[in-house]
Amino acid sequence: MLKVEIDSFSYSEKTILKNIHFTLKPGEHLSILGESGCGKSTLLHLVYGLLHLENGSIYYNEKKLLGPTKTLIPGELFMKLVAQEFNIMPFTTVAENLGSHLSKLDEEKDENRIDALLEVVEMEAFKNTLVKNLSGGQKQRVALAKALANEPEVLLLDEPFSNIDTFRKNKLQRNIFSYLKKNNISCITATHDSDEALAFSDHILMLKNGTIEMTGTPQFIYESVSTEYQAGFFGDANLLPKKLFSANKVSENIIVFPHQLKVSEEKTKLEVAIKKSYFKGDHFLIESIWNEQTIFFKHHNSLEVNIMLHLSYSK
Ligand SMILES: Nc1ncnc2c1ncn2[C@@H]1O[C@H](COP(=O)(O)OP(=O)(O)OP(=O)(O)O)[C@@H](O)[C@H]1O
Repeated sequence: MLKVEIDSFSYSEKTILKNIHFTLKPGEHLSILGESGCGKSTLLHLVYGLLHLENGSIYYNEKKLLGPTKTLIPGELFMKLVAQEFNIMPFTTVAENLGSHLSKLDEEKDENRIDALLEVVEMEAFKNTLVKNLSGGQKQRVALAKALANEPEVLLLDEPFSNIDTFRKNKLQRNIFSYLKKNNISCITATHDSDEALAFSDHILMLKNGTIEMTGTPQFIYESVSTEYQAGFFGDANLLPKKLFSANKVSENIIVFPHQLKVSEEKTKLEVAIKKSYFKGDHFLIESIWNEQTIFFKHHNSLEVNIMLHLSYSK
């Protein structure tokens, strides 16, 4: 089990991370969800042992990790980090890159392993291509396969699918994350992609300015969203006064997702003017105005501009 206890971390004067404490069991997948610059990469670099953690400790199976000041080569052997700058060799082929991490004792076994890894990242056709001739997304896939080559116990992924097109992303995510589960490899992913975090992780840790904003299962996180920052990860959420939907005269606001608002035949307190309809494939996202505030809701067809409609809310 990995135990992370970061009390604080600063690059110079500025504190980047504060009170980040969590554990990760074998085979578990944790997503670190946060906006750009909130400290996700720094967190992964501390866990991997590239940065020295003065205030706090990191343990693996009860053993304290020493960090870069006490080890000759930074980075722990049982872990692999796939960073945003990929650690792959440009002037060698894809197969040679993967092979560089294998034992080289049994040629046939290594060859089979390379083929299996290329299948996971769908790069079979590029086995003998020089890495320098690959696209950014293809290089990212080779970096992922290379990290898996020598069977790490913990995998740290920094925005692992950032260069990969939507066309390929979903299948690749399914392949990678089911491979990790099958092989009981723990994983921490730094991402700002809430779809990925919701679909594939066991736990989400949401960061804001280097501190824990929320933590829990994907379902808990989604259902507990209560501020604009938290909602910002999950599409076009609306921040609305709670009293619009309840008899009580409470003053707080609630976050309402577009799918939670429906056109109502009956009068409600939320009467909106329609501004625009965006085609989203299986539905339309409707932009409307209430009280000078933009409100988004889902609807099965497009709506005429400037008509007035009442909306009801259901959780
Ligand atoms: N080597 C460094 N020296 C000083 N400050 C740094 C260094 N590396 C990062 N920072 C700062 O630390 C903060 C956190 O950076 P970090 O890269 O961890 O964020 P991130 O959440 O991973 O961002 P992104 O999603 O854009 O990759 C930022 O304000 C960044 O400017």
